[in-house]
Amino acid sequence: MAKLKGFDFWRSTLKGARYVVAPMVDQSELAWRLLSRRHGADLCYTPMLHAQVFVRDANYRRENLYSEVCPDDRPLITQFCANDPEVFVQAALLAQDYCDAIDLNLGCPQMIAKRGHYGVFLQDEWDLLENMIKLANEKLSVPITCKIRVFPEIEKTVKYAKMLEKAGCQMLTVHGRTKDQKGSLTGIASWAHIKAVREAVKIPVFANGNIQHLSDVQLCMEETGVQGVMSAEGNLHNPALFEGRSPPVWEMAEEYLQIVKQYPPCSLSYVRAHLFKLWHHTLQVHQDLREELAKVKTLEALAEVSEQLKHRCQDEIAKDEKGQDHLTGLLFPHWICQPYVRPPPKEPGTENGRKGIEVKAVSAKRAREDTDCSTDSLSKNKLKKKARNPHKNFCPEQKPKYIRCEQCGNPKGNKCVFNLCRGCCKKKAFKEVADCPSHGLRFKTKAQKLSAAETDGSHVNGTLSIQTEPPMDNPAVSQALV
Ligand SMILES: Cc1cc2nc3c(=O)[nH]c(=O)nc-3n(C[C@H](O)[C@H](O)[C@H](O)COP(=O)(O)O)c2cc1C
Repeated sequence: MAKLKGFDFWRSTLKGARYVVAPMVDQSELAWRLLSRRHGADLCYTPMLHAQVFVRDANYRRENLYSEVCPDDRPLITQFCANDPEVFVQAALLAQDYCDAIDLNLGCPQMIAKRGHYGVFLQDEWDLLENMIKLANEKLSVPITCKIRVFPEIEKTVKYAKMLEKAGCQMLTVHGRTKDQKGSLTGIASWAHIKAVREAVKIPVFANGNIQHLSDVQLCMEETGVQGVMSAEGNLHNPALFEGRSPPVWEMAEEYLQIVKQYPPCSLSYVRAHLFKLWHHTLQVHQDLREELAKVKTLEALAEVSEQLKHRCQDEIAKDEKGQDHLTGLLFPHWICQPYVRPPPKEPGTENGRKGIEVKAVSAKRAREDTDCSTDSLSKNKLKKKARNPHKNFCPEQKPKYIRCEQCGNPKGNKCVFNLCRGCCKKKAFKEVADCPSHGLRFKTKAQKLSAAETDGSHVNGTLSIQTEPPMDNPAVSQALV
């Protein structure tokens, strides 16, 4: 069957999906997707997968995609980060039979994406993006889609979207925040940018950003004219968001834990992170259980903490407490699923006449985080790591500089004869029947030994012993043996 394009793909394969769960590293795993689908989500994305690792590592493919196949988990889009057309297409070819489309992540703004040269850091490399999408559109049996962040200028964002469409992108998700709107600077997403893109392209568009309640979905679709909306943080705090419900947290937690048990394996760290998000507001009141939730090491123990939280909430309800006493700004009692609204950086000039100081301080801290190594600029997580391991060095400049493998860019082996990492070296040494002592690879030596043994055998027996099975399935090795 011919590959469906644009609106035909959206209408037919995606069944006109309007409510979309975002790709989320460590959080949009199979169990969470199934929970979200049961509560109104029409379409889900896998977490972002690393194209190069996906091509190289069969375990990574199995753990992150192949073992999560489930008929109830469709339609599904697999997302990759990549910066090389060939690698991207190789990864996509290995994934396309397990999903309905392949998405290219052009929105990740994190330091890891900057270092790995992917996500939003490809936003200015239009020739490269054009090549990646063109090739994918040509070679894949499923459509290629993109998830982008906006530029500060609407006009440039529209040009960007049109470039991607022309290259063969069949559907766009527009996250209405710029590259710099992250962490405490996240702020509000611009629906004006999204609307302008929607009006300029002829492919379906999903809006992303500011979706916390079902009413936001309706408002966003009316204001921007998009085909659907995508939610990440709103969905993590209330997986029933698309049903327009705000259920008690324990209902969602129990259902999620039951799905986790039903569809093993699911990493304990994902489950823990989900429970932290679901119980976010309650954990501010019952802080002793926050520590417990962080500490326990089995699924049963996590479920037990969740159960204790439920009982504490039910005790409060029985005593007719309102559940908001300790917390400000909550719409409902803390045991009801509801959004977490990140406190915005203080507006310039609003407090003590310190015009712009707070915003500048946050920006300066972020800038320092990119370059500086002083502990006062470390994030909370890094400070915790530092407490556990005082000698850990977080400064990219002071970290030992690894020389990169000439083929894949991973750190190369210290004394590798080919200047490659172990994986690439092994392939090369195998192919060329060579040795690399630093990686402990001795294909040449082994081949020579076997060859010598053959020759000895012929002297001893007077006939050449027949090597029925070469030690490796490698023509070069077999050749070296005869
Ligand atoms: C825990 C988490 C993990 C995320 N991982 C990804 C990812 O793998 N790929 C991606 O494109 N965006 C990722 N994002 C960004 C979201 O998909 C989304 O674009 C962003 O959170 C804005 O949507 P929201 O306002 O609904 O949260 C992640 C966000 C969160 C909160």
